[in-house]
Amino acid sequence: MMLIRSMANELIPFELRSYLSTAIHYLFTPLSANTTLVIDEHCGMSRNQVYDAAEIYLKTKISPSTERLRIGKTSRQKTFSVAIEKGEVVADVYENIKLKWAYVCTEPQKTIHSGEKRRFELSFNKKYREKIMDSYLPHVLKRAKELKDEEKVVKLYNRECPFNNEDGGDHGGMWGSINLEHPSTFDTLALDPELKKMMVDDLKRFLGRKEFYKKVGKAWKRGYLLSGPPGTGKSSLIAAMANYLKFDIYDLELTSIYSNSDLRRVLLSTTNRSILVIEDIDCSVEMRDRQQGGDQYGGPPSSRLTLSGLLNFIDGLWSSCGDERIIVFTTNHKDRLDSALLRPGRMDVHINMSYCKPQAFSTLASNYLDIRDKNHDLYEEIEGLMEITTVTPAEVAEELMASENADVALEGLVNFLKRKHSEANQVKSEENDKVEGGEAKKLKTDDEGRTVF
Ligand SMILES: Nc1ncnc2c1ncn2[C@@H]1O[C@H](COP(=O)(O)OP(=O)(O)OP(=O)(O)O)[C@@H](O)[C@H]1O
Ligand SMILES: [Mg+2]
Repeated sequence: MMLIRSMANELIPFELRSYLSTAIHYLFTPLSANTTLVIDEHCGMSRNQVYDAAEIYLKTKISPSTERLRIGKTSRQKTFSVAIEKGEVVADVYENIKLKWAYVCTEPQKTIHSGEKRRFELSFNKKYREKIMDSYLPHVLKRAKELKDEEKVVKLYNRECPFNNEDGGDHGGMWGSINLEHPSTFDTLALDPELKKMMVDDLKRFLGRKEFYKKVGKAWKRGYLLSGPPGTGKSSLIAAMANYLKFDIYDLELTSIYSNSDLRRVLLSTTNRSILVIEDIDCSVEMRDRQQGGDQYGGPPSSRLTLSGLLNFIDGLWSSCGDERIIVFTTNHKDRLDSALLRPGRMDVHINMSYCKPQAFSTLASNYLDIRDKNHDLYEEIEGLMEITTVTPAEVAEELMASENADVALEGLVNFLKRKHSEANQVKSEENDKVEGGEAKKLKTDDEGRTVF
């Protein structure tokens, strides 16, 4: 026997022997009905998106029978994060197809300087291979993205925040960040319901139009101009937009930008899916005028910043490297703005934030005092007073916060509105007196109390 084997070894070359033994093994092993997809953590040097998505997706598939789980929590997280442990198997069902996910880790080999190798193995009946590749895996990627968005902590980036970002990215060393803790949402925002709906629809449409922007060759961005007196909710609306979209906010102080190259650097260090906010642009215009007066940052005219120049610049930059960008300008004085900025097509949406009217009040009453359906004796009187008084939502909110007792708070609000109304009337009559005693004798007030010429 030994002799035959050694003769065979001598007569049959090694390659052929190896081939024969594999073929014999294949022939005598029963064929598996399953296909297994191996999903490694990395594709070459980059991370494997399918692996990352599977890791998130499988958290929702953990069942009571899963034996070992990994638990963690960082200081930023509000809840525990739970993930499956190596060696565990998790079942899933997709359109009646049974699937099995296994999380496999292999220890690093001592001779090779590499870390633990991790992968998922997805097994299912062979006949569903096409369906799994064409529709189940895209479904896993999509669900994972949704779950990630839900968990995402919205950040506020400001160039004055410390640069030690918690997410580890330094964003070009330009922006520091804190978590956006602003609780404002479209539900809590006191705004005309139609305007609110228009805003939400507009944002939804914007998000869904990737292909459209590509087709027409425009940067995937949208510009909003919010105007209104202080305390009418411009900043609250921006926070509501960020919370709704789960987009980070970059708060840009134009006064801290001294040249186009500075601006380019700052803008290039912002990320996609974000809102760039430039508040109080009427004040920024003053800054520009000061520069033209020749202060230390004036420089040659070509390097000076103008608002429309800034917009052109952003358009150019974002058409080449920006996606899902929103830019918001705010102003207390729309009448003072550069006309180039107000031209149709410059900013996509103009929103005038107005004083608090009865419909907006109902949101505040529900938020602050849990009063719904006008369910309070003083409600009608307040609505009447609001129609004839200019009061901001911020002022109303402050009155409503004065007491947890709805009777006390609303009583306070009624007194406040009456006071405001009579003060306004007094100012108006003083103005009239002044004018009548002076040169402009034609000044009158109309039926609604407005001053007319
Ligand atoms: N429309 C609103 N709905 C709900 N709350 C509001 C609204 N407007 C103002 N508030 C309340 O008033 C506070 C101040 O409002 P906000 O900072 O949004 O005003 P603003 O228009 O940005 O003012 P400014 O022009 O001074 O920046 C908010 O924190 C919020 O509590
Ligand atoms: Mg503001």
